[in-house]
Amino acid sequence: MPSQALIWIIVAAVVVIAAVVCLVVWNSKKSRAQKSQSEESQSEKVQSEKPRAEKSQSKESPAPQPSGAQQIASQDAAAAGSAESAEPAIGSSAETSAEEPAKAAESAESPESAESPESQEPAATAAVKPAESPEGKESRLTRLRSRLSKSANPFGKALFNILTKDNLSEADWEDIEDTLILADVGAETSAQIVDDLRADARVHSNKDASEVRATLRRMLLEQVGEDTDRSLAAERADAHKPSVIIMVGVNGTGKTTTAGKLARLFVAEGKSVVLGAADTFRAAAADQLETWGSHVGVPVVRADHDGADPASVAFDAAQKAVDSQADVLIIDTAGRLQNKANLMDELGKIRRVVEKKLPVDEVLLVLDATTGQNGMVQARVFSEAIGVTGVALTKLDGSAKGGIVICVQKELGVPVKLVGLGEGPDDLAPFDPAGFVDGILGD
Ligand SMILES: Nc1nc2c(ncn2[C@@H]2O[C@H](COP(=O)(O)OP(=O)(O)OP(=O)(O)O)[C@@H](O)[C@H]2O)c(=O)[nH]1
Repeated sequence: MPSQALIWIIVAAVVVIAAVVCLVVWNSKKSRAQKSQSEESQSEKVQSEKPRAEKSQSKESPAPQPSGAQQIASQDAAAAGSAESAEPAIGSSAETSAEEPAKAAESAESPESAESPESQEPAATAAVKPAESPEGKESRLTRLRSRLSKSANPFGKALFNILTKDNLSEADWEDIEDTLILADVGAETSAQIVDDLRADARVHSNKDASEVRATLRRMLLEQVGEDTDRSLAAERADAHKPSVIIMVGVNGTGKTTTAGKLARLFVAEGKSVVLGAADTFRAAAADQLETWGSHVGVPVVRADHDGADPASVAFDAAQKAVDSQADVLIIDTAGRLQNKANLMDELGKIRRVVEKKLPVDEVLLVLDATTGQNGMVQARVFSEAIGVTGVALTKLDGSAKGGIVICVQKELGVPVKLVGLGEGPDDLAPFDPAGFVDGILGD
């Protein structure tokens, strides 16, 4: 059976060859697998070492602090930071730069933390401007007195020049009267002053300039009213708290400006003030008042829409003054009313509504000195509509008609309490008769 044996030998050889091939293939696969494993672990090692190198580089030279979108982008870096956190820090600045992205990522993730009061605090503090400290009363008076003497109010000086002539003719006396009328002293009062001067022996017999000046000064002081009580109700010892002042007058006379300046005057005296913007006719008036208030830390109550009821704003302002226990409430009003009946209605309503909360101590009529006798007509209308307790005479700096002080007091029977002598925030002063007369007589 040699052929059968041959077959068995061939089968055995094939089996052996197949086994050898299998062994070789398995061995090569195994070695390839081991190789790729080792390559993988090698690349992993390289990969893990790379950020570490980068990190350590960043610690040595701190990166600029991330902000906004950069902070959000830094979340990834922060998330990968847990393994690195175990690494020793290199200096405190490195610590900061390593920690900040994480903090930034935290704040970027959480809207609450982004808007937390703590994060807002520095901005809020930066926004609060220190309140201005307005000029005190004495310093204002000195400054305003000198301004008055330099201003265009020379009628006292003109009178003095005529009176010191050697022989006064009839024409001279007429000049004196004209000078007084042109200065808005008023016809009746001018005639009376001329009569008094003519009757004064010192003007005729004695031509000593200083004596003539003294006589003229005394006479003008008498007309202005040296001893008149010009204090504001809010300044009196028995003043209500809050003491209410309503500002009235024709538009453009300076009501809003004077309300703002007056608030400063009270703040300078250490008083707390609330301003009420009841001029709802002109929206910008409330903005204007708010600007005045913001400079000295005085709250302003205003309407939430244009054309609101002025009386309702006045009521809210009175409520605010009561709630905040303010010393003074100043209410600004509009002056644009077609007729006296409307004016009476509006001002009367403001007054009535405020009086539900507080007594009204003062109604200040704001008069523009440059309008002269025209202003007087309007003054009478306001006086009849609401009843005024005093006058704030504005723009005396631009007027050659200082005589209006004498005229307005005689016509309305109330004193000039305040004078405005410029557009500057502290260019408002209590009216001082001696300073005024010295100012108009010049040096
Ligand atoms: N030169 C000078 N200007 C003044 C004085 N007081 C006010 N003014 C100016 O007069 C202008 C009118 O002032 P406002 O306070 O707006 O007048 P208002 O009476 O409130 O006007 P309405 O709100 O329209 O009724 C502004 O330009 C002020 O700066 C002053 O004493 N001297």
